[in-house]
Amino acid sequence: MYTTQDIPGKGVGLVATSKIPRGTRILSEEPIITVPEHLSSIEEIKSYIVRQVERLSHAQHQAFLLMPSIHPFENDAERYLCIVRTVALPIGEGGIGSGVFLEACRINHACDNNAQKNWNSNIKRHTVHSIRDIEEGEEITVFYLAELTKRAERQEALRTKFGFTCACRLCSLPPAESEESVRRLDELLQPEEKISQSAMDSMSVISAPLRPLRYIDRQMQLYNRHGRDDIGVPHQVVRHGSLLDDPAKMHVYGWSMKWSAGMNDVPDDLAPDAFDNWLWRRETGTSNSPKPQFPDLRDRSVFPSFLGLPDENSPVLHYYKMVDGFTLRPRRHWCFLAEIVDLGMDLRFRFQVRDMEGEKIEVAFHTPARGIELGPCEIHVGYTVGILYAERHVFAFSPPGIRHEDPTTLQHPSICKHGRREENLPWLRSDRVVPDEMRQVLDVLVLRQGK
Ligand SMILES: C[S@@+](CC[C@H](N)C(=O)[O-])C[C@H]1O[C@@H](n2cnc3c(N)ncnc32)[C@H](O)[C@@H]1O
Repeated sequence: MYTTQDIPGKGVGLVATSKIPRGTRILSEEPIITVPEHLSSIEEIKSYIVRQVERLSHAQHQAFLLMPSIHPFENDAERYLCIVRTVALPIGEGGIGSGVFLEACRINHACDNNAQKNWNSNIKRHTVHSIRDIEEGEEITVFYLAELTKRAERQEALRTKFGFTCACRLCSLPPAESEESVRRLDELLQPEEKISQSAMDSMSVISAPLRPLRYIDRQMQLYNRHGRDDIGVPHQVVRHGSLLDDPAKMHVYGWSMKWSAGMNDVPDDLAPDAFDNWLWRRETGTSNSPKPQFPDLRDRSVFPSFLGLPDENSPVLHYYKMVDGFTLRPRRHWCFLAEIVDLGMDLRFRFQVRDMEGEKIEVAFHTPARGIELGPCEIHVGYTVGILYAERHVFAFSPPGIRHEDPTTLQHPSICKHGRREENLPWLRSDRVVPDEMRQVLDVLVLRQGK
C-alpha cells in the first residue's frame, strides 16, 4: 500500500503506492523496542534500551540507526536513547510507556493529516487507518498533537514538543489563504469549549441534552461547509465521531432514555436534508436555541412502576454500576411516581400509594421521628409522591413496599427548591442532589396535578 521515501523538508516518510480508500487499516505493527513507564532514572532507561537494541536482528538494527534524532549524544547508549525520544509512540492502556516501530515511526505529521494512529491494546499493536481516501503518490500523514488548535499554537507546540517546524500543506499556505483558514478554524473551534463543558457536566447533559447536541451539530455543519482543504481535520470532530462506534463510551451513556430509538423508528422515506434534520433533532424553521424539554412521564425506564423497581437486596446492573469494586451507584436516574390513596399513623407514619399500573403498595417511614419529619398534616390523599432511586423492600409482616430510612432525604414541598407550598409538590427521597430532569418532572406534576 505504501513505500518509504524522502519527503522534501521532512526527512523520510510513507507514500501511498495505490489509492487507499478511507477506513483502510494501513499498518498494524509490533514495537521493536519498548520503554515502560515505571522506569524512573535515565540510566535505567538507557540500559533497558541498550539490552533490547543488542537483541535486534541486523536488518532491524540498521533500520533503527537510520531513524532521526533531534537530541545531541556522545555514545551509543545516548544515541539509542535520543532516537527513542525523537520517534517513540505511546503504547499500553492510556499511553503507559512508549515504543519504537520501524514503519509507524516514519510517518510524518500534517495538520491536515489523512490517517489516524492508535495503540490497539487488544492486539498489542500500533495501527494506522486512513481517515479519508488517500490518492496514489500522496504522503500518508498522522497528527502528532492531541487537538487541532490555531495555526500559531500548533506550530509552537510542534516546535517545543517535537523539535521541528511544520512544513505541512496547511502551515505552508500563502499568507492570505492562511489567514482565511485560521479564521474558519477559529469559527469551527468556537463551540468546542461549550461542547467539552456541557459534556463534562452530566446534569446538563441529562436536563438539556439538546444543548451539547446543538454545539456539535454546528461544528459538524461548519466542518462540512469548509472541508479539510481549508482547515484540516479537527480531532475533536474525530473524537466525537468515535462515539458512533461505541456510544457506551460516553460517561453519561444510558442515564437518559429520552432519545432511545428502535431500528424501526428510523424513517427511511426522508430526503437527505430532512433526514439530517430528524437525526440532529433540528427545529426546522426556528432558531437553533435549545428548547426546554420535559420528560415523558409514560417512559417506564425513567418512571418505573413498583414492579419495575430494583429489589433492595439484589440490585441489578441495569440500574446500578459498581464503583471501586464494592460500592453500587445508580447508573441512571429513575423516579417512582404514585398517587397517595390512604394515610395512616400507627407506630410510624405510613401511606398507601397507587402506582401507574394501579398496583397499591405501602410506603413506610423508618426514620428517627418515624416520619413526623414530613409534617403529616400537610400531606393529603390525592397528592403525588415522587421517590428518586426507589427500591422494593420486603416487609416482615406486610406485603412488599418501600421503606424510607433517611430523614435528611425527605423533601417536603415547602423546603423543595422548586417548592411552592400551595402547589402540592411531591415528596422526594434522594441520596444526592435532585437532578434537573426530576425537577422538571416536579414542574410537570405541578402543572398537571389536581386533587
Ligand atoms: C517520527 S519522525 C517521522 C519520520 C522522519 N521524517 C524520518 O525521517 O524518519 C519525526 C520527525 O520527522 C520530521 N517531521 C515530521 N513531520 C514533519 C512536518 N510536518 N514538517 C517537518 N518535519 C516533519 C521531524 O524532523 C520530526 O522530528
